[in-house]
Amino acid sequence: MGESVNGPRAFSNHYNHDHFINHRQENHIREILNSCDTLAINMTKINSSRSHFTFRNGLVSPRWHKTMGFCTLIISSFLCSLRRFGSYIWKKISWPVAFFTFMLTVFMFTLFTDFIPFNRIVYSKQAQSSAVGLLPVTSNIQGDRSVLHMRREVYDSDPKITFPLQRPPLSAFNKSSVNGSLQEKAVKRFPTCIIFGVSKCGTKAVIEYLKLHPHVVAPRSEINFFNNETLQHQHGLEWYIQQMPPSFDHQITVEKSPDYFQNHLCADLIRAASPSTKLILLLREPIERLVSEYMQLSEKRPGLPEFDKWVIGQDTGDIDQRVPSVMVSAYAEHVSYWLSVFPRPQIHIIESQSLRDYPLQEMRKVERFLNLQPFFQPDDFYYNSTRGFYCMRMRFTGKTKCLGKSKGREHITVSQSIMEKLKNFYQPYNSKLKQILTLDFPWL
Ligand SMILES: Nc1ncnc2c1ncn2[C@@H]1O[C@H](COP(=O)(O)OS(=O)(=O)O)[C@@H](OP(=O)(O)O)[C@H]1O
Repeated sequence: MGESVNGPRAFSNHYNHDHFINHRQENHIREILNSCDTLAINMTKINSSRSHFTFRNGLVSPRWHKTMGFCTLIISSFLCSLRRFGSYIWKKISWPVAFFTFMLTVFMFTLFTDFIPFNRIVYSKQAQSSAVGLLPVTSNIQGDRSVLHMRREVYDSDPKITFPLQRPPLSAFNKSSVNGSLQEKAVKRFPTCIIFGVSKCGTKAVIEYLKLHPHVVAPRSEINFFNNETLQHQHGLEWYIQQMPPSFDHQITVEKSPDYFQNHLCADLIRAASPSTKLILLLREPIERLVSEYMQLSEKRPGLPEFDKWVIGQDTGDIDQRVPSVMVSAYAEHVSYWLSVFPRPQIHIIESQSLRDYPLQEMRKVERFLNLQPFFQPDDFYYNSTRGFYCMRMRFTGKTKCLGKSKGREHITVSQSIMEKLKNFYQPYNSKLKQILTLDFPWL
């Protein structure tokens, strides 16, 4: 967790609103901010305020600098457009000069936007009453214009909602380093962890929950690279890495492509690309998973046969093993292959229903598996009774987020006879799975 908030480098100066009406004090504030590791913030709303600092993701920037940058950008764009529409003065200036002016302004804008990174953001809703010092900065909390107050000593009084952040090196936000060498920058990396399956078991929930953690970055959608030969041959591994969002050294990249699970070659390809890749696997009661996949397919393909006809081979009258979705739920077949490629400790397994019922506990286990700083707290999740599962609450903004409508579809009722056939079909696979994993899920 790093140093104590009340340690020598915590923000400890006393300020109030009036001090900051005067912009000349800003340099002084910036000096203080630069010299401290911890920024304590009170989230209490205040109706009107002057906005001197913007705050996001552990960074604080003097707001008026940014505004100035924007202004110059707008003015130069205006001048360039004058040139475009034939103003007398600008007619005398060549396009390269106009372009150069524009680029110079863009460059100046980047200079003005100098962020101050913080090691730890201490975040509290109850801080105001005991606030030692206040420094107004703005943020959109719960869609409203609100004020963040920087102060110290919040941590001890309200540790439950403390938000620890690792201080990214200052160099990461500058153009040149002190010793003149190249600086650490956010770069795109091969994932530290891949959620490789199983589809319809809650993989989206896990990656969305993980993205709440400030030390995790993940691409917006599934990449499906290792199960796509065309992508591999045409673009190669470099392309795959390019699909990842940039990350700093203190962050990890996580990718989710649940269809890797039943494509055994993916295991070998991932191992060849990076043998230390950590893997997360979600498993759900096999028939429930199958029905969930059926619901998704029937929405996408209107001509899909009824469930009974879909799972039963018309020629045999038995469960049709030629239906790929049926065999995806035969987990043991696939798990045994992945375990022949990766050592067991490198694969973390989550039981789907447990994730649904106890997201906090499951995400804390994931955190430990990925060696992440403890972050998840009860307030990060809330039960949405309409959706039937837990949704997320963003700690910085207070905004809530649920998974899309494709999650939580109503399932069809499977007839008794088909249910029996499916249970008998999956029973040997489940027994084998229990043996391989030495785990005991309720449905094993
Ligand atoms: N914690 C939590 N939150 C939300 N949803 C949860 C959760 N755990 C499991 N599920 C159920 O997982 C089903 C979707 O799984 P995936 O996200 O893996 O689907 S996909 O493969 O990405 O399409 C989807 O199942 P169905 O509702 O039966 O379709 C979700 O309801």
